[in-house]
Amino acid sequence: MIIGLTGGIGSGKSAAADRFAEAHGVHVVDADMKSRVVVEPGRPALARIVDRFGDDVLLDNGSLNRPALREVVFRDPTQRLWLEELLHPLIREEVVNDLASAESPYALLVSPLLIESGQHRMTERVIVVDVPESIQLARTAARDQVPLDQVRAIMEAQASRDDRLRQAHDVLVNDGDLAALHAQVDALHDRYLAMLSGDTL
Ligand SMILES: CC(C)(COP(=O)(O)OP(=O)(O)OC[C@H]1O[C@@H](n2cnc3c(N)ncnc32)[C@H](O)[C@@H]1O)[C@@H](O)C(=O)NCCC(=O)NCCS
Ligand SMILES: Nc1ncnc2c1ncn2[C@@H]1O[C@H](COP(=O)(O)OP(=O)(O)OP(=O)(O)O)[C@@H](O)[C@H]1O
Repeated sequence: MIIGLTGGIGSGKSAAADRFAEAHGVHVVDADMKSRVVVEPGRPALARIVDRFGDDVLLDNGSLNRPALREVVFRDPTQRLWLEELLHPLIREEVVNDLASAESPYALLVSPLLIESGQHRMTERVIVVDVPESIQLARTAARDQVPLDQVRAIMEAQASRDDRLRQAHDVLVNDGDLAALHAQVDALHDRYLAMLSGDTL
């Protein structure tokens, strides 16, 4: 069974996924991490990005300058769509290969764009990590040291809170402390194991 886990920027997807992995041994595949692999130096996608945006999106060591590209693509939706068209099929391939190696009773596909990019069709259930937008903004700005306007622009490029919740089979409400999030993850994990063993929920 593959379970999708999504939520807006800074909602707590990684915090929830870490709990599934560390406390319960669940195999986690993270689309954001795959998005780094597909643009590593030497990969054709990095050359395509440099052709389009110039050397300004490269660091001195030849790797992608991610903050510079982030600044460009979240200012201009045309550039973002170009980047997504280039990277999403490559990310998907990495995700599929990694999921195929999962050995835990179920695997988790963590993706900020699970619904927007159609990746949820690979999954049997969808978990949404839900927080009010004010918390998303505050936690992301504190974590990434980026201007609130840029976080807002990223949020606008993502599904709305309501659209996401409409796709949810399960919701993790992450407006409290980490212990509260962990308790919800632990309860969901128990439910999934019960589902897999054929018990009714
Ligand atoms: C623009 C890039 C280089 C910025 O890199 P950076 O290291 O600063 O951010 P990172 O990749 O860790 O993403 C941080 C968060 O931004 C949001 N985000 C990233 N890409 C997108 C996007 N295309 N649309 C909406 N939100 C996005 C997500 O919430 C993500 O968790 C990078 O995000 C990227 O390559 N994006 C395009 C690929 C993509 O769509 N990835 C996300 C889903 S797989
Ligand atoms: N319940 C919580 N209490 C306090 N801080 C939290 C909580 N949950 C997450 N955080 C913090 O908020 C920030 C965002 O969380 P996290 O990185 O897990 O979000 P994310 O959804 O994976 O973000 P992104 O979409 O950007 O990858 C992190 O600094 C994390 O440590």
